[in-house]
Amino acid sequence: MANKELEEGTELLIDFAKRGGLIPAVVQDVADGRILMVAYVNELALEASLSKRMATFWSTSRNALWTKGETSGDFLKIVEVLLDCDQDAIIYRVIPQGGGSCHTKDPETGKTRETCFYRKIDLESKKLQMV
Ligand SMILES: N=c1c2ncn([C@@H]3O[C@H](COP(=O)(O)OP(=O)(O)OP(=O)(O)O)[C@@H](O)[C@H]3O)c2ncn1[C@@H]1O[C@H](COP(=O)(O)O)[C@@H](O)[C@H]1O
Ligand SMILES: [Mg+2]
Ligand SMILES: [Zn+2]
Repeated sequence: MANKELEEGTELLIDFAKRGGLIPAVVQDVADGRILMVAYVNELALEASLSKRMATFWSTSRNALWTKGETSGDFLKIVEVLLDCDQDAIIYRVIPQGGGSCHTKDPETGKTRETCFYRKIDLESKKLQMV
């Protein structure tokens, strides 16, 4: 089936039902294009993100609306929200407001990691390496 092409100015129509109410949200730093984190969004979380202009998710372990930074102060200010071709994934393009986007710290510096994606799988050994 062909995708419904949505024209500019069309009402937002996200297919939340497709995967039980949640869609993935990729968070990208507008300054350098780095991917900072990936989490999930339901309708409520997207609405909150659009009104607060701060990246808000649905926490799948806590089952609660979660504005990133609520406790840590590491808010992610939303500059743009991109929607994919079939309206079931989004990208929050953000400016980080605090120390970083991750909730883990680099043990060497003691600082909050800027991105959750600080490790990679080495293609040869299949072991983890730092990026
Ligand atoms: N702060 C984070 C945080 N920052 C980035 N991420 C990433 O975002 C993903 C969140 O998606 P999930 O649905 O798994 O979230 P979650 O299961 O509720 O979070 P955890 O139980 O895994 O901590 C994680 O897998 C991480 O890659 C974070 N995941 C969880 N947190 C927790 O959120 C809480 C509030 O932190 P702040 O929002 O920074 O104040 C703290 O308790 C943190 O432990
Ligand atoms: Mg988790
Ligand atoms: Zn992280």
